[in-house]
Amino acid sequence: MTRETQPPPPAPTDPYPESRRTLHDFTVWMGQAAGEKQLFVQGPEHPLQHFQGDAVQHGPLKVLQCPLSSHNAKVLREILPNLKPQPLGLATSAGFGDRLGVATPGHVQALQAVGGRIRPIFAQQSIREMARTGRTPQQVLDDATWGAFQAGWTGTLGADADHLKTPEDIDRCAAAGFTFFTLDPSGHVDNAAGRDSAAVLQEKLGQLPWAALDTSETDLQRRYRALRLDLGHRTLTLDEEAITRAAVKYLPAVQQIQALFQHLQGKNIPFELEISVDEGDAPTTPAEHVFLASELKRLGVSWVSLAPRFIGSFEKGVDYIGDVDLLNLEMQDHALIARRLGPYKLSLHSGSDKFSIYPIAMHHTQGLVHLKTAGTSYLEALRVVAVTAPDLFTEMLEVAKQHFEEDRASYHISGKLDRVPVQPGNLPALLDHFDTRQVLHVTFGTLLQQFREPLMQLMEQHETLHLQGLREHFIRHLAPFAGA
Ligand SMILES: O=C(O)[C@@H](O)[C@H](O)[C@H](O)C(=O)CO
Repeated sequence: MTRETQPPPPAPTDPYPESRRTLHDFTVWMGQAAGEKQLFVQGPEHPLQHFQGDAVQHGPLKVLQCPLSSHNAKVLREILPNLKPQPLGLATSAGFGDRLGVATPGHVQALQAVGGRIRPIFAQQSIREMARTGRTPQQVLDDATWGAFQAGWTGTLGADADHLKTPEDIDRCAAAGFTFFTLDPSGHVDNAAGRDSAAVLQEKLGQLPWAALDTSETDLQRRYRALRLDLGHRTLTLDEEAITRAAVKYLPAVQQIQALFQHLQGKNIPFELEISVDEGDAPTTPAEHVFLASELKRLGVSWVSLAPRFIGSFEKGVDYIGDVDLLNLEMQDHALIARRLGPYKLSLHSGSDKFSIYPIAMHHTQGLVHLKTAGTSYLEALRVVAVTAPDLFTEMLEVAKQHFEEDRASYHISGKLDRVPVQPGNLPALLDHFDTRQVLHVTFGTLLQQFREPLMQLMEQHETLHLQGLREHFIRHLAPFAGA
């Protein structure tokens, strides 16, 4: 292999010039060959021997042409360390869930457009999404690696294994290289605690795992009756009943989080934690937030972000639903609590499309915030289908409508089938219609089972249109947080 002193000139066919990286004496870039994206490596033997590919003539140069395989993604992360997920700490951050595995370049372009110090998590999928899309944690992480590389991302990045509920979930995602773990104890949160009678509360108190939690009802009352937390506009206190209800609602979840946290610690890998209680039936009051965070701290758990269930509705793919003034007051309390008891970030789950409340979130958190999105990127892909393949889109929407009531089961949404326009004249406009967005958003698993191939072909054929739509959509999402 001749050693070139200059990196190879971009070949006229190179469709992804942003991907070109020259290190020491070799160059890597993403190109096309035989109608497929390929990794090209040019330089002395040493990096080549690690990649798996074929030596080909690329203009005047002999280069290695490599498939975008999991092995080659792993080698690429070794030679371009910024592509290797790492804990992001308390930096303002955003999660870009990508259910199709082809949206990351658009996310990168939006980040580059808004500038600022937002740290990205391109690889983000819940176990629920992975099950429904049929993707493994490794595929999610590798797709994000290739997408970030293609678009020329040179900053750091994280990888969020989202809504984990079991040690097995953790093991699968840790093995793939995830570094941000969102623990979801919702199966252990007693949502009825807020309305239980005194008698039922007393019975439930007796069933709590006091020994495992190294405390007692007396200890709790003593500990939290004395608590006074200055929230600026008010001092937060908890009375006996509030403490009892918080204990019944969250202590089993605290025990579950502690167990999962200790399981993670045992893996001796770099990681950071998010605590997610956003999918409970009832909002997390500021007092409950204080109780939950204080108990987790007492038990040695540490985290960088916490997702309470805010008042009102953070529904999938649509703007905030509720009294923004009330949310403003609660967001102020939650943000102050996170600063006083942490600091840690507030995490906005189902955070996409909540344009009406982003200023509030940024104002009160002052950048101690994580914006978590996912399905909204999938909807931008469906917008491309509506524009370029209307018959396919119409067919997909019909199937989505048939499966909506079943697929909506694990999501908190209010979309109604009977409000989806029956004879829409303008198909792309449906992607801005509340109920249609939600019908399409939560039926992704069903639609991918039936339409994955034509959908992915369209994404490939109309990549520029797709990425342009994502860039514009995410500039709207990121701009309010870029000033951190
Ligand atoms: O649909 C999912 O399972 C995820 O997108 C999950 O809801 C995620 O935590 C989220 O809030 C994305 O906005």
